[in-house]
Amino acid sequence: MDRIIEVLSDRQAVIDKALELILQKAEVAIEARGKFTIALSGGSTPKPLYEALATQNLPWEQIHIFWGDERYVPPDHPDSNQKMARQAWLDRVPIPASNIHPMSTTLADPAAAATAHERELKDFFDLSSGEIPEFDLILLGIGDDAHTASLFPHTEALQVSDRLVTVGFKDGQPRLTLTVPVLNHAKCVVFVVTGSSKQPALAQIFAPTGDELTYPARLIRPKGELWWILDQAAGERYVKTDR
Ligand SMILES: O=C1O[C@H](COP(=O)(O)O)[C@@H](O)[C@H](O)[C@H]1O
Repeated sequence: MDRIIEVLSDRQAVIDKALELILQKAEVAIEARGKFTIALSGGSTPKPLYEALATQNLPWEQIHIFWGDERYVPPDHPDSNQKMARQAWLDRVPIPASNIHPMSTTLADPAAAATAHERELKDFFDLSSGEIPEFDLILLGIGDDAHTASLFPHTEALQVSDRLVTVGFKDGQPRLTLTVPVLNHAKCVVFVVTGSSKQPALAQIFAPTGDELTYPARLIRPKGELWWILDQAAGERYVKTDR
């Protein structure tokens, strides 16, 4: 794993860098395999990045969109990660509907929804039993509590290693999330982190030793590239590029 930490002047510079990485990885994947697979993060941080992606002229029919996690709310709910990405990006470009692979939240039982999405991943990536999908790029964020995707501190989801998708809980509310083995099997993971409220979490995540159950983003050690793109407010302590 190559870990690259970039601390950039402000939020716009972070968005520009993340956009550059996505475009570069998409070009390489499409050239090599005819398609680019990306899993998106939710929350507020990536919205301007998705708005920037909406202005790009890309081979949309070769791009497949998944999510790293989803809040268990209807797809038109203000908290839906899918809804945010559709409004900011996907509804504004001519991407085929069949290339968008949201985590469904319409079943009464979140565990059944996790199983259904796992089936979709296995079919799409043509996986045999025990195989793990290899996303070209997984975009992640962190919360102030060092959670990533919907892997929250001291929850069972952190230790799930025999599933691709599981149910995570925030304050007792269910969410769907890719599991740690899937996140760590990506060709490239890009964390986008802005704002001073994330400083304490970053200090724990980057500490040489620490507790992964308390600071879940420490679990993310992909076999491929690992990028941390931080603005100055979040990452002023980490001004050097670290390989
Ligand atoms: O709840 C979530 O939080 C994290 C971070 O969100 P942000 O609002 O601080 O950017 C996000 O990465 C995750 O996908 C989301 O579901």
